[in-house]
Amino acid sequence: MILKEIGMRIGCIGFGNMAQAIVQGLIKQEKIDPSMISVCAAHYDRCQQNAKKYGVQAYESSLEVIQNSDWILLAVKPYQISAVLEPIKEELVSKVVVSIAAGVYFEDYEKMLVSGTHHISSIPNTPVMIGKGIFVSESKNSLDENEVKVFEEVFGSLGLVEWIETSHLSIAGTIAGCAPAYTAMYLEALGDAGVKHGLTRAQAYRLAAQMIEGTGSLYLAQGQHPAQMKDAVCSPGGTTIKGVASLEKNAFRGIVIEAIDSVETD
Ligand SMILES: NC(=O)C1=CN([C@@H]2O[C@H](COP(=O)(O)OP(=O)(O)OC[C@H]3O[C@@H](n4cnc5c(N)ncnc54)[C@H](O)[C@@H]3O)[C@@H](O)[C@H]2O)C=CC1
Ligand SMILES: O=C(O)[C@@H]1CCC=N1
Repeated sequence: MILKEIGMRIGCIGFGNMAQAIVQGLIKQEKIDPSMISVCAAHYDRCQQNAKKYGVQAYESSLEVIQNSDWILLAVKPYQISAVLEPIKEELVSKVVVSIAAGVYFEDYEKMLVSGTHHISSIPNTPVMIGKGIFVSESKNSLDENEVKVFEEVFGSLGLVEWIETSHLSIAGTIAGCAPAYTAMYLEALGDAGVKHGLTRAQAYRLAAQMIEGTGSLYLAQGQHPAQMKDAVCSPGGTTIKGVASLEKNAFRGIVIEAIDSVETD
């Protein structure tokens, strides 16, 4: 389904890191023509500059974005949602609202939007920009059957659409949405280690990044238990097990779990 063919226009209220990642992904996957995307942000000048990069249309107000769109991507910070919606909620009744704000879910929108508005909460991650992302999507939503199909097809072109019960959205969103930052730190650390031992930085990052992608892909392809994947790399008396022992000594898995806990108990 190409949005151009069904005449679907997308509007972004907020055009920061995440909205740009999604727009970039949709254009790259040739799901939509840039001319069918409208955007607005807090600072019109900056928004215009960013819009130019993708060939999309920048507007000064969210009202203009809504008037020129069928589906609205709500992409401001979670604490701004309520103030942003209040003056425009009547205009959203005939649209489909897709929220990507972490921590703002179905019941919150039922209070903020006009009753009957079609809306869904979904937490994406930055790899959506290259079609390898995730949309952690709330099972409870008010889209009709056809809109759910469109949602899955359009956003599924940017990666995995994973349907999640409301009570587990937070932890799912943390693993999918926050952990790219932790994985980037791991990538950086492997890069530093490579440089320390004589690799160029570019080479070290390339090796580490391909290794991370390959390991994730191998899991998805085979579904082997991660411990088995680890064991398959550790030959008796070999080199890998020495690093495993060092990571265990420094509580590698414990600090990862603690990092996730610190987000979840915020
Ligand atoms: N960055 C990420 O990896 C992820 C972000 N999210 C969610 O995406 C949303 C946006 O996050 P980012 O793009 O990272 O933030 P950001 O700070 O890069 O972008 C926020 C955008 O909102 C705009 N904005 C602020 N006030 C506005 C207003 N009154 N009207 C219109 N636009 C306004 C800003 O100008 C900016 O373009 C957040 O709710 C966040 O929870 C969700 C998952 C991952
Ligand atoms: O931390 C943040 O602001 C966003 C929410 C989910 C991922 N990043």
